[in-house]
Amino acid sequence: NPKWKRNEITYSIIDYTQDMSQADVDSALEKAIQIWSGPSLLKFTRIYEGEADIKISFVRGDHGDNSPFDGPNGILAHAFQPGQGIGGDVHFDEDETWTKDSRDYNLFLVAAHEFGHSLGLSHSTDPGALMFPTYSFSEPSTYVLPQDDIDGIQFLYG
Ligand SMILES: CC(C)C[C@H](C(=O)NO)C(=O)N[C@@H](CC(=O)O)C(=O)NCc1ccccc1
Ligand SMILES: [Ca+2]
Ligand SMILES: [Zn+2]
Ligand SMILES: [Zn+2]
Repeated sequence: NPKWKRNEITYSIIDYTQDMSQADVDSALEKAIQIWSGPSLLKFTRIYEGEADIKISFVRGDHGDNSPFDGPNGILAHAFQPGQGIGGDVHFDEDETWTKDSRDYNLFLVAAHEFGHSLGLSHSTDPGALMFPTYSFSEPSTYVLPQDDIDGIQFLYG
């Protein structure tokens, strides 16, 4: 799997969903990315201008990267593996309802999964892993990164 060549990674939020307040989106995304810095040497910094490594946006349908979204449900988001340009970027399907609670779909949880891809992780076969292919709700306030994901990120950046 490709990985970032440095441990300082930048991210920027290009646009927002209407489903949540900007403050709630900011904190869900910040919490989701910081969960990966705990067990690794990675440092994440949000930047407000210039070219970030991980550019985050909310888009729907065909949005110009040959991976069109599919309306409500189904595909919720996708992320590109580490690299230049679109590498590392995260796109959320704007046709979903994004929430900060247990209603489908919790932005923090989906973002945490997507950032795993942005850092170079693939899907896991461990049903308890964050990188398992399908979404399931866990309470964000008490969420801790599962061991399988800790192993994965430490293998890449430990
Ligand atoms: C083939 C890819 C593009 C499917 C896509 C995904 O894995 N993105 O990272 C996705 O949206 N998967 C759905 C599940 C599906 O389409 O079958 C999902 O729930 N992804 C978000 C997720 C997965 C596990 C934990 C938390 C969030
Ligand atoms: Ca969708
Ligand atoms: Zn896309
Ligand atoms: Zn995924």
